[in-house]
Formats: sequence, structure tokens, C-alpha cells
Amino acid sequence: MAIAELTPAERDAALADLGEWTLAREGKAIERTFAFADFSEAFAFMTRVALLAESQDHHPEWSNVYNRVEIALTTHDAGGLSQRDASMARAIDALL
Ligand SMILES: C[C@H](O)[C@H](O)[C@H]1CNC2=NC(N)=NC(=O)C2=N1
Repeated sequence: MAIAELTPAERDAALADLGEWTLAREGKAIERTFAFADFSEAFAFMTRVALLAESQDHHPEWSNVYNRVEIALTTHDAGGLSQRDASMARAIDALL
């Protein structure tokens, strides 16, 4: 289902709200890197994000190396950032 890409003003407002997330891919995505004590902690976090992604029907692009998890959020259906990325980022931050 189609969803609107954020305007530059909406994007800046969302980013101001999301201190740790940075703009990437020429404004088409936001990214954040998380560091945990060890792999087990990192993977437990990923499991919780996965459940969140399913419940919001919005899925991260991510990678994991040992205790680090890199997450990028973008909305393919919008061709860039949408409100779904902002709410997903907030929900991920709330897991910490
Ligand atoms: C059909 C399904 O609802 C869509 O493909 C959803 C699923 N998860 C998604 N995840 C992300 N990150 N972007 C999307 O546009 C997207 N679309």
C-alpha cells in the first residue's frame, strides 16, 4: 500500500526527535549503530526488533558483527523515508 515520502521539513523534524539516528543514502534512509556487551545481547535485541518489525509490517535492513548491530530504515513503498521509519526508530529506541 502506498505511503508518502516525508517532505524535507518533515524529515528534519523527525530527525531532531531521533537524536541517535543519522540521515543516510542521500536522505532516503536513517541509520543507527548499536553496541552491546556481547553477541548474545546483540542477538536478543535483534529478536525483539524482528517481532516489532512483524507487528508494524515494517522491516529493517541490518547487519550484525559480534556485539554490534547496524540498522537502516527506509520505506521501499515510498521510495525514501516515511513516517513508518520514524515510528519504527522510536519503537526500536524504546527497547533499549
Ligand atoms: C507488502 C508489504 O506490506 C510491504 O512490502 C512492506 C513490508 N515491509 C516494509 N519494510 C520496509 N522497510 N519498507 C517497506 O516499504 C515495507 N513494505
